[in-house]
Amino acid sequence: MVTTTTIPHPQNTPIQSVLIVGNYCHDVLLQGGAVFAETLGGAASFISNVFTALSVSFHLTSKVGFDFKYPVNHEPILIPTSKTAVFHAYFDQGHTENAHQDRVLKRVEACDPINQSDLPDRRFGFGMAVGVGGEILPETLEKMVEICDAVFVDIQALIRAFDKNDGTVKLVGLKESGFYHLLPRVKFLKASSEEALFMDVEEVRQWCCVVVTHGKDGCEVYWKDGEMKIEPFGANQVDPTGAGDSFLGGFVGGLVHGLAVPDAALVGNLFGSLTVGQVGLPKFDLRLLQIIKDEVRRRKLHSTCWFESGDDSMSFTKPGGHEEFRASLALSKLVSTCSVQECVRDVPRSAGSVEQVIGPPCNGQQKLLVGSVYDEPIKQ
Ligand SMILES: Nc1ncnc2c1ncn2[C@@H]1O[C@H](COP(=O)(O)OP(=O)(O)OP(=O)(O)O)[C@@H](O)[C@H]1O
Ligand SMILES: O[C@H]1[C@H](O)[C@@H](O)[C@H](O)[C@@H](O)[C@H]1O
Repeated sequence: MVTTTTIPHPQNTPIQSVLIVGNYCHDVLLQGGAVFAETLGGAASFISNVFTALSVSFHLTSKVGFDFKYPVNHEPILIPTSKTAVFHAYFDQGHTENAHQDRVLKRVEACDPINQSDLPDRRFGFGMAVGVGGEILPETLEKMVEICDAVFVDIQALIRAFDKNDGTVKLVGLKESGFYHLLPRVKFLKASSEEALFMDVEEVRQWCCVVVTHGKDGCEVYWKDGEMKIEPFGANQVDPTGAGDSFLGGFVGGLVHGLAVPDAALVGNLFGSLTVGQVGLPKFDLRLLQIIKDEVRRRKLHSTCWFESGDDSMSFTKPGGHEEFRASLALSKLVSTCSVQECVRDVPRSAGSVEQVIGPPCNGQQKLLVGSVYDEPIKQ
């Protein structure tokens, strides 16, 4: 039987507002010529899922078309004359041309771009430019750097080009992307190891911090005067989709909570590893999240984020206890195997309250859920 209660959420008081800009999309995953999953996609959906889990408040600017088929907490802008962006991901074609590629992506439908006028008319501490289908324009990013104190950019929003005939995603050099001149006004640029080949890391790190993710090997952070590797967490990968997005959600979420860069990157690695263990948008174990949030609270170094004060001298140094923090996050993963009789869905309904929905056991297949209502398409 399913029971529903509304409970106050004192620990989940929103702590700082982030602007997320990027379209939701429909993802179709294919292998061996057959569809094996259809899910909600788009970096914006993976990041907002992680933010909800970490109790980070955010504003989302995202566009979808009339055919958008997933229920979401943060309503996108509906464009009645457009279709929702759709990506087909072919998992058995990935290694042929490029050893760094784990799949071939095709954008088979595009949605409208996000214009300056679609962005809210107020300031934010953090902005995230996280497009997937070319929807972020140079002028959009320009307005973001004007209204946000610190802008984080996923390079995939800048360097993707789409084959005219079948929509195959190709990457262009960052210099040729039309966004290069804005980099000195960006705080962090995140790229996967495949995407990093399309930029000159040595040049870009002079202007903004660069984070390169390396799949199961964790990530590397480059800034003007140094670089460091951040250790990964183990995972049984079943679907890599969204790992980079969840990484960015965990990373920025950690920074919003006042962590130094190396600790925040660990939180990013943790959410990346949790994402590859599930197909599509991940569901997080309630107890796991509680442990993560407790550990993050204990690690918080600053009462406000470090770059709000303009002092980043300490922020790139691994703070004392970094290894212990990593060990406690790694331990927290042990609780995520579902062995209880009932599964709890923790669904945010309005600011300051969540609705907990207790349902039948998930037999270890489905992780205990927090903060995601994205997993079931609306029945037509
Ligand atoms: N197999 C794995 N095991 C453990 N952690 C992983 C694994 N794959 C990814 N991660 C974590 O997720 C982060 C991002 O992964 P990755 O580098 O594959 O990003 P990506 O290629 O942008 O992903 P995607 O495009 O699928 O969203 C990594 O830095 C790592 O922390
Ligand atoms: O949902 C996915 C995800 O957001 C990936 O990061 C992106 O590369 C894909 O284009 C998208 O379909």
